[in-house]
Amino acid sequence: MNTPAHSAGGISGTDIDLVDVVKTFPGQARPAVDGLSLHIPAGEIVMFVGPSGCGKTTSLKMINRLVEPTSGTILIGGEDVRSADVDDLRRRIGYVIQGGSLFPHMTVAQNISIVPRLLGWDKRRTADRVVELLELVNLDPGKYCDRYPRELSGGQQQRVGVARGLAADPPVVLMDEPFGAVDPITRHRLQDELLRIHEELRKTIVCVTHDIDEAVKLGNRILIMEEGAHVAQYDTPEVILSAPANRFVEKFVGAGSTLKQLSLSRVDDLDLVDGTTATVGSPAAEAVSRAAANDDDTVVVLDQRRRPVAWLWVHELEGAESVPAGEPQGVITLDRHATLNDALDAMLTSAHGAAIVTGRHDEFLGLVNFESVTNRIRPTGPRSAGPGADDTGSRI
Ligand SMILES: Nc1ncnc2c1ncn2[C@@H]1O[C@H](COP(=O)(O)OP(=O)(O)OP(=O)(O)O)[C@@H](O)[C@H]1O
Repeated sequence: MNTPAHSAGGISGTDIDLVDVVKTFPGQARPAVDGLSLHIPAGEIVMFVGPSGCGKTTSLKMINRLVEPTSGTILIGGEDVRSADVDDLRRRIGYVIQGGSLFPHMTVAQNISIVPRLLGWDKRRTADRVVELLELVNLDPGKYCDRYPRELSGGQQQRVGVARGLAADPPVVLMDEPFGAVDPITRHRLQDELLRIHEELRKTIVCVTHDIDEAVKLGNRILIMEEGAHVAQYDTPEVILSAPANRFVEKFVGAGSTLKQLSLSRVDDLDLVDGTTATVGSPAAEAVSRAAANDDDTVVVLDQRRRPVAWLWVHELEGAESVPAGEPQGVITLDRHATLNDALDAMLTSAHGAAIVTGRHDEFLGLVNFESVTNRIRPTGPRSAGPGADDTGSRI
């Protein structure tokens, strides 16, 4: 449980250690951070949560020296951050903040290239990196490279912010409320994408959030802070939800902690329902008869690359010649990294009482329905001890 939670690829992140770190701002009677000691293992996502003003952002900003500690030591990969040149240090640490904080007068490509340019990369290498990163964050490079931030949605701006934070392939990425400025559906999508990116790159990510659900979903470990950045509990989401260390944590985690355990299981852990699918343009009658044979009353319409483009009732296909394409962006899908909480949300807003699950490159994987979720949360055998019983290693 204490090992990094990923099997794919090697760890590219490094350990971070804070040793008795104190920050007292000028004119403040009490330290904002009062002796924080913490080990952040390489390749993990560690979430900082706690009430407003407890010292989360100050703690984060001391790691890349945006705030200088009053005393104590911070080591990254064993190296004391004070011994590094501060500009050089910041180039080696990705930094992503709310809304992406893109420069409005620069295009997407220029925004992403800032650090590579500072590092003296040549044009070709920088341009290739921009394309690679835009693909990583699911934005079509051909479409978005030359756009300005004002021509992007909030979620797209945030994706570019993540791409920019990863540009120079830093071992450590710091994030401060990265998804705070977007609507809940986009937020879930961005969280899923971050988990996928982390699975691929295995950076060390330290992320501040106000949202305990986000912490449970993303974190390999969660640090719950009290005022002065005092550690109330630092452990895996499973332990924090099932064995809160004290009243403060209990209160912070909230009364719905049994429901929150739904955030510990992934759609990936469920047995998906196949559902009936049909490719755009194929004969409608054939799709209708396959649906009848499967006893399905809906058909998921896929494009040539097996991405869902519509979800039709069988009666909508009856009498049609060929399977129609849907409205672009018309279907709401769930990524396989989504939690059971996200799945319930999606199902409750779907007219079909189920949700479409997609994997890499948005390819169709199957459907989840209420039965698949309840089967998971009502364990039947001794091995299925319910959500939260898995170790962190199976979550991502
Ligand atoms: N530059 C500064 N000068 C003086 N005091 C500061 C400064 N930055 C932060 N503080 C104080 O330090 C304490 C911790 O602030 P910090 O921003 O780290 O908290 P936080 O937990 O991130 O809060 P929030 O969740 O509201 O963003 C607060 O009392 C804040 O007022």
